[in-house]
Amino acid sequence: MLIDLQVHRLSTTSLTVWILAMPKVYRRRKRPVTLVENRGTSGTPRASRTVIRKFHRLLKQQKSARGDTLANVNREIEELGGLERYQRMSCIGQGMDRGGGSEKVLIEWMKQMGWADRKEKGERRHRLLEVGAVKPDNYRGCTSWLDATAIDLRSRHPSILEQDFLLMDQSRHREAWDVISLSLVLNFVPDGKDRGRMLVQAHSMIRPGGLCFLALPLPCVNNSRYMTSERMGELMDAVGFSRLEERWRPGGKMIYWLYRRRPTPEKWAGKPFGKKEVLRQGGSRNNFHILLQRPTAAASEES
Ligand SMILES: C[S@@+](CC[C@H](N)C(=O)[O-])C[C@H]1O[C@@H](n2cnc3c(N)ncnc32)[C@H](O)[C@@H]1O
Repeated sequence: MLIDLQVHRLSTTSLTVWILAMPKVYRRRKRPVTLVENRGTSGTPRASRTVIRKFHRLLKQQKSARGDTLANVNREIEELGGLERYQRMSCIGQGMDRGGGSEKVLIEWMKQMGWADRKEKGERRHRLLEVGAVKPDNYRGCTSWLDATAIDLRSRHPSILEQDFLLMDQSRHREAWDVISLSLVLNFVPDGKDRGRMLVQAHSMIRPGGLCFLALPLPCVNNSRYMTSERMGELMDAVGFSRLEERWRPGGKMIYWLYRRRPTPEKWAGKPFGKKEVLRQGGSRNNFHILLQRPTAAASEES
């Protein structure tokens, strides 16, 4: 099995700090999620968006908070219902807001590329790593040509492995995956450098010619001070990915991309993506950004 089973090692991420502060929530027995969530009165898409936004704001505050402020932020997260409630709200958003999950878009693109024809040709199935899986069965209709592994920081189902993507063993997973999906995960991660690290790590774990699927809330790109679709393309290019597809619609909520991994990153060192750069002026912008750190000489040689 490709996944590290020493899952959930201690992480330096802020989320782990919070998890350690909330042992009861984390140790609760896992119950398989049913496909139809019990939405109750607060389970409307609008209510789910409010919880999700508040959760993201708290995660961001948690990153820099210390002492009493940190305790207050942790308490607020706990009162909000923690990661468990966030994931429940995400499921509602996935079902109601978007007419289904992002996996539909990825499946459609993979089929267009002929990936579903493998069975007839007798080749092995494509290996997909789905990072940030709140449902266990997103790819159940594709098992004849797709071997999907689902991971999340907090597993909601026995078939979702509890694993921090950023802590996966890079030497074991180097070029091990045909496709990695990061759907609504980059925007969950509160730190721009960690977002960049996720992309660099995905690059090293995807085989040459393999695919990286990204999905973000549209405002991360069309209303951010620091991010545009063009900038996302430049960043991905610097990491070593070429854009194959982009999908969004005016007034829509999501943007989706499909990238192909090139054999080696090109001209990384010259790109100035280590600092935030204002790309849009105006007071009502959000601050979504991604920062790339120049890899060490050793890491460059490896990739
Ligand atoms: C908004 S949900 C996304 C759910 C689903 N992928 C979708 O598109 O609707 C974000 C999920 O990403 C998970 N996540 C965030 N950072 C992660 C990491 N470093 N490793 C694994 N999962 C992570 C969170 O725990 C959360 O369940």
